Amino acid sequence: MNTTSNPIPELDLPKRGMPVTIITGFLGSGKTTLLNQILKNKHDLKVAVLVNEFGDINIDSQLLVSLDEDMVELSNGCICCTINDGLVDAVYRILERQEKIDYLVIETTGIADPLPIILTFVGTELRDLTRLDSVLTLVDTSTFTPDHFDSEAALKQVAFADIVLLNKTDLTPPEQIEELESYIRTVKVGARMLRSQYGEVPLPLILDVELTDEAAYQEYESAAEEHHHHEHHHHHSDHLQNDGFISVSFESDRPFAVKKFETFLTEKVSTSIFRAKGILWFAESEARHVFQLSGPRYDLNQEDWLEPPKTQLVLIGRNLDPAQIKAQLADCLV
Ligand SMILES: Nc1nc2c(ncn2[C@@H]2O[C@H](COP(=O)(O)OP(=O)(O)OP(=O)(O)O)[C@@H](O)[C@H]2O)c(=O)[nH]1
Repeated sequence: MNTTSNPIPELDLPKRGMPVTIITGFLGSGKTTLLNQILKNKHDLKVAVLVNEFGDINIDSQLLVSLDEDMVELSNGCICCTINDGLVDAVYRILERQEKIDYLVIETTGIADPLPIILTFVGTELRDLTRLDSVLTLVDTSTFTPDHFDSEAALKQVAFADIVLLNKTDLTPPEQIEELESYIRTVKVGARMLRSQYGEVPLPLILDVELTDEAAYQEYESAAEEHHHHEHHHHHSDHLQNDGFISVSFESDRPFAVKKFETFLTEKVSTSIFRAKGILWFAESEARHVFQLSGPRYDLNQEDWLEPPKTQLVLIGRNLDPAQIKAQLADCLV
């Protein structure tokens, strides 16, 4: 008799829950660019996407390659402190769709602390419906340094990463990338390290990789709950106050004068503007201009308008004077 045989026959159970990847990374590191790579290369995989933006206007959702019903958009604000309930509801909406969704990818804002989002998946009823596959953190190799932008969130994004994607390697000398990689290994031991340009990376290296140790987070969750037993499931993070970033949104149904906007960029944009993005309409041009500013660089790409032209811009930084910036931008209008 074989005494070692298992009395319970092995069951061919499906993998538990819908796999979820959380894409995080500091402002302008390349999250939306990576998401577009995923959407372009996903083949037949039904991928639902949750995008959260820091700003009153949704620019990211307009820059994604797929705007079909696969896309679910979250309300604005910071995912990690304002939308825990919104996040759970959005995931339910995806789970309840008629058509089966194979995979969920979440793009957080650039200043999100990933922990509350992770705990929402492993510490609420979502635990039984989803499987947190991995937390992927993009790092802009051309701007990231060990002072992590004086941002607690930027450091936590790396510290909770299962995968670190060292992005924008086209802008960074190899020695600097090596140094950065060594530093990141001290912040997060054992993370999978990959390098990319424009988020180009083979999808099997980043999706369905089963790298998140959910059990470790569940222990974390129980410890936190014991500590805060009076608080009801509220994974609060005070990074907004700590990091001091604010966003200024500007919208108009009139176009900018190109010269005036150029002057705004060269003379008025202070170094405190860390990130800006927008869909711009210029009086002198028929084209829709996608404007991207990240750290010291900006670019403008021309496309065709598929909707009536308008001007939409979000600027993010520290110590900004919103009234002054809005007045300066209003002066650029024709
Ligand atoms: N040169 C270079 N530019 C890149 C690369 N990846 C992304 N970019 C550019 O960097 C800018 C910011 O990229 P996004 O993908 O919008 O960054 P993000 O992390 O989604 O930005 P936020 O959501 O605002 O935090 C865009 O102009 C991209 O085209 C890269 O590998 N090399």
